[in-house]
Amino acid sequence: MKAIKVGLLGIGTVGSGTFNVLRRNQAEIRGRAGRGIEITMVSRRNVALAREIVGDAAQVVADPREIIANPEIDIIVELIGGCGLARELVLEAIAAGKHVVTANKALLAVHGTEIFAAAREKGVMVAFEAAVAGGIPIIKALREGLTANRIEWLAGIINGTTNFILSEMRSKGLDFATVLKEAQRLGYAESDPTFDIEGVDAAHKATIMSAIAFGIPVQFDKAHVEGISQLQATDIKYAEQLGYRIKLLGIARRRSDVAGGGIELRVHPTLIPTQRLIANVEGAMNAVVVQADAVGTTLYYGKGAGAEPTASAVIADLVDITRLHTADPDHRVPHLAFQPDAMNNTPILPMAQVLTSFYLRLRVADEAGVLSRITTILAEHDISIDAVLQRESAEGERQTDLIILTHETQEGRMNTALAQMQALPTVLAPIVRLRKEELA
Ligand SMILES: NC(=O)C1=CN([C@@H]2O[C@H](COP(=O)(O)OP(=O)(O)OC[C@H]3O[C@@H](n4cnc5c(N)ncnc54)[C@H](O)[C@@H]3O)[C@@H](O)[C@H]2O)C=CC1
Ligand SMILES: N[C@@H](CC=O)C(=O)O
Ligand code: NA
Repeated sequence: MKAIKVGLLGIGTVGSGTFNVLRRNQAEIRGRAGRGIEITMVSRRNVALAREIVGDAAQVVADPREIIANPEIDIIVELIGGCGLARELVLEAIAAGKHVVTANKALLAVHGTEIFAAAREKGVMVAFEAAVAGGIPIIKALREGLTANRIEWLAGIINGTTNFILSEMRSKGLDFATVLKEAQRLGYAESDPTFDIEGVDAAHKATIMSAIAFGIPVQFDKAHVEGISQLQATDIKYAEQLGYRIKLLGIARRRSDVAGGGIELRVHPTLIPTQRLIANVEGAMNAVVVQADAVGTTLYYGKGAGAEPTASAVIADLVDITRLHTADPDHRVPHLAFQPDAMNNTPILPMAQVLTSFYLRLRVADEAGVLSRITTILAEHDISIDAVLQRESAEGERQTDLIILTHETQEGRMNTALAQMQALPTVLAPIVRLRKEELA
C-alpha cells in the first residue's frame, strides 16, 4: 500500500525530532501502522535551515499554506506553536479535509472547542498526544485505558522546564537564571519561557486533561494559574525540614460536596510529602497521578519535553491516524473521550471554594504571645493546625520565622484568616502561603 503523506508545519525542536525518529524507525513504524508514513513536505520560514535537517528527503517551502493546499498530503502536523497563525492553519487544514496532529497545548486549551467542532463537522481527526506531558501517553491512558472509570482527580508535574529548574536549584544550589538558560538550550522551554515559569503551560495541559477526565469543555480562562517565579529558596528548605518537596503541580479534581458538583482546576507550587513517588520526579521528567474509582491510583512517568520524547507522541498519533483514517468517523475515539452529546457543564470552581491544606511562613516578632494570637485566628476560622516549626532566633535577633502547616480547609476561609494575621503588629513581613496536597 502507498505510504501516507505527511506535511510538517514548523521544523524546530519537535519537528526535527519527528523527522529523525520517523526516518530511523521507519521499518518498525510501517510494520505497526500497516503502511509507510512519509514526511514529504516541510515548511519553515528559514528554508535553508529546514533543508539542513531534511536534506532532499522532503520538499521544503517557506509558506505553510502551500502544504495545506497540496492534495497529495493526507496529514498536517502543526509544530509552529502559538495561538495566532497556528489556529488559522489548523482550521484551514481541517477545512481542506486533512487530519491534524499537533503538539500545541496552548492552541487546544484556548481554542479546542472550535477546533474539535470543525474537525467533527469535516469528519477528520485532530490528535494531540504530544500536547500533554510530551512522550508520556497520558492522553491515550485517560481517553482509552481508563475509560471504564469515574475519574476523581489527577495531579501532575506537567512542565519539564520548571521541574528542571526546581530540581537543579535544590540539588545543585544553582540560581534560577542559569538553570533556565540550560532548559532553553536543551529545547525544553517554550519560545516565550514565561509560559513555563508562570505556570501557563502547565495550566494549558491541566485544562486539556480536565476536559478529557470529566467530560467538560476546555476552559483555560477558568484555570487558576500560579508559577514558580515568586518561590523562595527559604521555603524549599523549610518544606524539606518538614518532610515535603515543592513541585509545580497541575491539579484537576471533581468535587461532589458542592451543590450541583464542581471541578477544581489549578496550577501552583505545591508541597508534597517526600515519600510520594511523584515528589521524587526530578529534572525535566513529568509524572501524572490519576485517581479513579475502579482502578484506584495510577502513575504515568516519563520525559515531558525535548525533541525525541515529544516526537514519540507525535508519531504515535500519526500511526493512530494511519490505522483509523478509513474507519467510519463515528467509530473513532472522541477528541475529549466523551461523545459530544455526553459532555457536561459542571462548573470550574472559584479558588475561594477550593479545598486544600496550607504551608504558612510568618516573619514574626520574637516575643511572648505571638504564636497564640496566630493560632487563635486560625481556630476562629475553624482551620486546624497540623504542625508548627519555630526557628530558633539567633542571639540578639528580635524576630523569627514561624512555619505552620494546616489541615485541609477552604481557600476562602484561609484568605480571611490570612488578612487578619497579616494585620497583627507582630507579623513583620508579607506572609508566605503555599498549598499542600497529600495525594493519597
Ligand atoms: N519543545 C518541547 O519539548 C515541546 C514542545 N511542544 C510544542 O510543540 C510545538 C513546537 O515546539 P518547538 O519545536 O519546541 O518549537 P521551535 O520554536 O523549536 O519550533 C517551531 C518552528 O516553527 C517555525 N515557524 C514559526 N513560524 C513559522 C511560519 N510562519 N512558517 C513556517 N514555520 C514557522 C520556526 O521557525 C521553528 O522552526 C509548540 O506548540 C510547543 O508548545 C510540546 C511538547 C514538548
Ligand atoms: N515547555 C514545555 C515543553 C513541553 O510541553 C515543558 O517545559 O514542559
Ligand atoms: Na503525551
